[in-house]
Amino acid sequence: MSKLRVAVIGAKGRIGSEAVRAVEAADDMELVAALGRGDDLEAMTAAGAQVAVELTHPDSVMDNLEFCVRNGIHAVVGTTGWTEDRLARLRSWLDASPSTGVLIAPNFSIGAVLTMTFARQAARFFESVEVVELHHPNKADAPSGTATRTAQLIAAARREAGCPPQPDATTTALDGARGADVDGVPVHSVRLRGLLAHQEVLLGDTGETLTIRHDSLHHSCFMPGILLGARRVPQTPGLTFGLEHFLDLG
Ligand SMILES: NC(=O)C1=CN([C@@H]2O[C@H](COP(=O)(O)OP(=O)(O)OC[C@H]3O[C@@H](n4cnc5c(N)ncnc54)[C@H](OP(=O)(O)O)[C@@H]3O)[C@@H](O)[C@H]2O)C=CC1
Ligand SMILES: O=C(O)C1=N[C@H](C(=O)O)C[C@H](O)C1
Repeated sequence: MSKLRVAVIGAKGRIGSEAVRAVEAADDMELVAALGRGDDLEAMTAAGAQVAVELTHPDSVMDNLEFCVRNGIHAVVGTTGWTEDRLARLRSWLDASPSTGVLIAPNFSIGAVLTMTFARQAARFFESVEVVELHHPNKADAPSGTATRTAQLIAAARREAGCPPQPDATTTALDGARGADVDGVPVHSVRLRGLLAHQEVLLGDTGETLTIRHDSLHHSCFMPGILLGARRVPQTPGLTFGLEHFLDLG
């Protein structure tokens, strides 16, 4: 059977370099291009790449994806910084290339995907819910893509269940003290040397709290999700947002 021809964009970065090793080690894949900043994207078409794994920076991802979609290269995207406006632009490119698939995953680790699922399930049962994400200090964006997505899923579940706004009697606060407001859910970002990627969802009600915590301890935790995405995205045209769509979560 022929191997899947995979390119990695952002190949020298923290997660990109791990992805290069993971693709090289996968029996069913061939690494055909490993691109860093300034490298010509045409190297992917010249090498016949079928799937590009995009792990760069919020400032770079749109140009890279426009190239991929225009050239019919499926994409697995871990880069963060997604907004409704950016998603709309991506969808318009995909409309013009209907057989191309793009998977955007705010987090490729199975534990983080489960954290989001559990948080969504729990959200309607508690009066209060806040998200704390903790990352290494080299991270460009805050809140993290995972925390933003988690808060959006929590907010949607609470809206569907008809939950009232959260209680909060704060009348005076230093700017930022109550975190960022993501659809009504406070999200707090910690940047600390020594950490990689961690998240706590704190839920509280009368007389009890529930904490859902996930810790990424090494970039290897993202690799099974990236490889799964690369295998599935060629059969999944259009935009898929979230690795959970490729997992049988029941
Ligand atoms: N979804 C997920 O599970 C995960 C997502 N991420 C996300 O992935 C992204 C990268 O994270 P991380 O590896 O820590 O960051 P790094 O800064 O370590 O790596 C990014 C790499 O991409 C390079 N780069 C930037 N622009 C381009 C471009 N146009 N073409 C090719 N290469 C480019 C950078 O080069 P240079 O150094 O010259 O700028 C750098 O080598 C972030 O958005 C992060 O949030 C990270 C981990 C998991
Ligand atoms: O920058 C990182 O490191 C990570 N970025 C992603 C995010 O913003 O959620 C995924 C993970 O948290 C690691």
